[in-house]
This record gives sequence, structure tokens and C-alpha cells, in this order.
Amino acid sequence: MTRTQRPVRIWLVGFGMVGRWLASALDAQAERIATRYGRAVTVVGVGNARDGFIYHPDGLDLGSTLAAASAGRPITDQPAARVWPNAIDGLRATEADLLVEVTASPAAHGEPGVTHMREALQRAIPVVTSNKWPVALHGAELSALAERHGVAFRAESTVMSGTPVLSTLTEGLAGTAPSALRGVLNATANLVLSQMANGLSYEQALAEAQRAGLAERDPAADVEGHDTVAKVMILSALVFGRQLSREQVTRHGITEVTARQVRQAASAGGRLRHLATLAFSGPDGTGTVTARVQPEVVPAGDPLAGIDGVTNAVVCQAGPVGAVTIIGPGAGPELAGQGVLSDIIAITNAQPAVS
Ligand SMILES: NC(=O)C1=CN([C@@H]2O[C@H](COP(=O)(O)OP(=O)(O)OC[C@H]3O[C@@H](n4cnc5c(N)ncnc54)[C@H](OP(=O)(O)O)[C@@H]3O)[C@@H](O)[C@H]2O)C=CC1
Ligand SMILES: N[C@@H](CC=O)C(=O)O
Repeated sequence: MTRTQRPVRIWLVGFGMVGRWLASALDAQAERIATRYGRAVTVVGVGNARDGFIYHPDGLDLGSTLAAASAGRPITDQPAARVWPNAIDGLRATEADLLVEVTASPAAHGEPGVTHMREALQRAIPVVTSNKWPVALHGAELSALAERHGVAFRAESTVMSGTPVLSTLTEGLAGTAPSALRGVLNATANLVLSQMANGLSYEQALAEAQRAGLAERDPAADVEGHDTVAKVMILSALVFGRQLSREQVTRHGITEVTARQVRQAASAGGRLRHLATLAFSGPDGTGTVTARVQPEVVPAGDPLAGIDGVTNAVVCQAGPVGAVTIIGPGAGPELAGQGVLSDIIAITNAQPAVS
């Protein structure tokens, strides 16, 4: 019997920095991915807010779609592509094997991301996302929906972008009993505090983070701690299985931290860090929760004291292993795109490659 390799057909919803980085990587690396991982990946649908959603069942020309977006032209002019005015209508009318959801969806409700992800999961189509608030607000529900339909729901790049935190904690440490974690989870805030320790003003340091493309569109999300709150909620939902509300996470930003406080911490041998803490009094996310994001002095010798600049880290307590520390770059569009790419490959590796 002849067995044919099935292509993986992707809907890519969100065509901003992360979506475009991913599209270029899939275009440039198509051959390498097919050779190395044994699957041809084809993007059949692309959506953004401005133009709507385009679809071609045999795959869109990514080079031409990227060229249109970069030139500020509508993505809807692709030859033979069908067009819908918005992504959800396009998703409902078409077929794919995987949804990549990389829109920006605000903290107030996580939309349109939540609706896009529910649409796919309810149809037993796996989802990969870098979109933080849908996962922060509804991570437990979306994971349960995926499990009910027997498909994957992966969100690696929502926490520390391309550094594999979620897969390490959920897959690498599968079978352990995680009880608590502490972390430095926002690259912008950490770069600001690190550069203040090096003598820059708060404003100079924040401008550097913005120039490096690390900060959110509204950098208040970084320096006031909202982005880290989202990451704490994601870790709670996906690692501990406990959905938190925003109100359950105490939050203090770094906007009132002074250069004097930063220097004082350093001269005492420690470091001022914007620290995330998540702990449960019972096993597997049960019992009373302690969840906070705030500036704290970390003593010398603590693994988080040496985490400077755009580097981020998580220290997780998981019995019987003990403290496991994951350190790596925390942000940047190419890193978020890479986290999405690794999730796509993880999903395709787990699927039968032939039919
Ligand atoms: N950049 C980074 O370093 C990281 C980003 N993330 C997260 O990844 C996601 C994408 O980030 P990034 O690419 O930087 O963000 P951008 O703001 O560059 O892009 C967002 C994309 O979402 C699209 N979009 C918004 N609303 C809708 C809608 N209703 N329907 C379809 N598309 C929509 C926008 O459309 P249009 O182009 O028309 O405006 C745009 O293409 C965000 O949730 C972000 O928080 C996570 C980790 C790191
Ligand atoms: N703005 C965020 C981007 C990644 O999540 C950060 O600075 O960490």
C-alpha cells in the first residue's frame, strides 16, 4: 500500500510582528522542516484586523502575502484566495489542521483570541498561541476543552517567549508535584531595573527597552506589572491547573522605584528585581493561593539575583526533584515566533505523519 505524507494545514490569525516572523520562518525553512521533522507545513489561511481573512486550500504564497503586509497593501489581493471580512467568519467557513493564534487581545476580555481558540478546539483542531490574555483569563477552560476533544493546546511563547518554560514544567517535570514558583518574567521591567543599577535614568532605560522591541505597545503593561500578572495567571492555569482572576494577583509596578533604592540593594550585595511569586498551600494548585508581582530585594546567592537585562528566569519547587531553575531570553518578536514554531513542531511530531 502506498502511504502519503499528510501536509499540516495552518490557519495563521494575527499578522503583526510575531505572525510575520513566523510566516517568514515557515517560508524560509519549509524544506528544512519537512526534511528534519517529516511534515510539510502549509499556511492555508491568514487573518489580521485591518483586512480580514484570506484562504487557499492548497496553501497561500507566503512571500507575496508578507510583501503586501510590509508594503502596507491589503493582504486580500492574493491570487485565487477566498476572502472574508473578519477572521472568525473565515475560520468558521474553512478547514485546517492547526490554528496559530497570534493576535493581540486585551486584558479586559482576551478577545478576539478566546473566540478564535474556542472555535478551533470545539472542532478538535489543535491550537498554538502567543496571545497572553486569552490564556491568562481562560487557560484552564481552554486546556479542558482541548483535552475533551483530544487535541493539543500549547502556549509556550506566552511566558518567556522562546525559552521553554511551560513545556519544561508540564512535560519535562511530568509526574512531579509542583508547589510554588518565583520568577523574573518581564524583560522590559528587568532591563529597566538593570540599567538603573548601571546608572541610567528610569526614562533612558525604558526608552532602550522600547527601541529593542521588547516593550508592549503601551509600556505601562510592562512597568506597572500587568504583563507579569498575565504570566503568573498562565503559569497557574497551565502548570498548576488552577484558574486565577486578575484580582487574585497582588500587583505593584516599578514606576516608583528610585535609583537610590536600586543602588542601596546593590551595595548590600543584593539586587532589586520585579519579582513574581506563585504558591499554593495544597498539592497540584489546591488550597490557599499566594500570587503577587512586586519589586523585591533578592539576596546575593539567590538564583534570581544574577538575572540581568532581557534575561528572565523561573525557579520552580517540584517534589521530589526540588528547585528547578529555567533561565533564558524573556522577549522579542523573533523569540515569541520561535516559541510558536517549537509548539507547531511538537504538535506535528505527535500526529501520524502518513495516511
Ligand atoms: N512581540 C513579542 O515580543 C511578544 C508578543 N507576544 C504576544 O503575541 C501576540 C502577537 O504579538 P505581536 O505580533 O507583537 O503583536 P502586533 O500588535 O504586532 O500584532 C497583532 C496582530 O493581531 C491582529 N489582530 C488584532 N485584532 C484582530 C482581530 N480581531 N482579528 C484578526 N487579527 C487581529 C493585528 O491586525 P492588524 O495587523 O490589522 O493590526 C495584528 O496583525 C500578542 O498577544 C502579544 O502580547 C507574546 C510574547 C512576546
Ligand atoms: N513586553 C514583554 C514581552 C514578552 O512577553 C516583556 O518585556 O517581557
